[in-house]
Amino acid sequence: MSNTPTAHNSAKAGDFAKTVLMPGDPLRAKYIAETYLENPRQVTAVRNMFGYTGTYKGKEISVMGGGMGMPSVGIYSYELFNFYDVDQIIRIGSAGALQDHLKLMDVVIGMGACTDSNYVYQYGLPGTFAPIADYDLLNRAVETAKRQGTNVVVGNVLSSDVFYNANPNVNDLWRSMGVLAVEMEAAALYMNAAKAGKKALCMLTISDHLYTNEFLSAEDRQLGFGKMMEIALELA
Ligand SMILES: Nc1nc2c(nc(Br)n2[C@@H]2O[C@H](CO)[C@@H](O)[C@H]2O)c(=O)[nH]1
Repeated sequence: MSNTPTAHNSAKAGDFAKTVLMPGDPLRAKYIAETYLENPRQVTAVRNMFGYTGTYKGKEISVMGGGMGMPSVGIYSYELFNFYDVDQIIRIGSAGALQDHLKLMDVVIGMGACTDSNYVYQYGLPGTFAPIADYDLLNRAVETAKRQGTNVVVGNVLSSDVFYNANPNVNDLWRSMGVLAVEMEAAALYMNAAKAGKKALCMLTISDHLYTNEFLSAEDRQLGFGKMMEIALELA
């Protein structure tokens, strides 16, 4: 564990808890810290990618933005796992639904994360790597959701490098494989965790639907996010 800050994170050794919640938006990280954590303190603000540490029900927990896309989350999660001794990172994000049975505000948990990214090629594997969630975290999230009466849908998600895809059929192809939703970060987080021997989980609120073209209002995004937060905070 290095004591020197990285080019992307000015926190000192020990500033992060063993568990870090990671929304994409740093302003969401600020909101979470100020709303849910006791005694939150900012530990990094390099390039306004804010990170905070506080406690929840007496347990230490951190929250830090990861940005949009696998390159960004790839940097921040790699450093948290490998330079700051973080044991588990839980991505709390939003996604677009690919399946008709999904409704806006549903909470989806990515048991696996497919990707169209090159990120996996760095490992030089002679085949197809399966980026998967940590089972213990997944299981605890599902049990917690049951206790809280929140319906969660568990399955495959797609971490795409492209938001505006030139290929009009791409969603149909992934949908035909039963992929639940599209986002842009989980696969890199799962690969970093696998390589570092650490734990990761991706939980997503469905904020838009790629087939019904519905999307959440700002206030509904906030409401749906709260249910996911109540699950994630219990996983510290
Ligand atoms: N590629 C993609 N990303 C999505 C979508 N809906 C949402 Br919310 N996202 C997530 O939101 C950001 C893009 O708007 C990225 O960080 C994605 O993880 C979608 O329909 N497609």
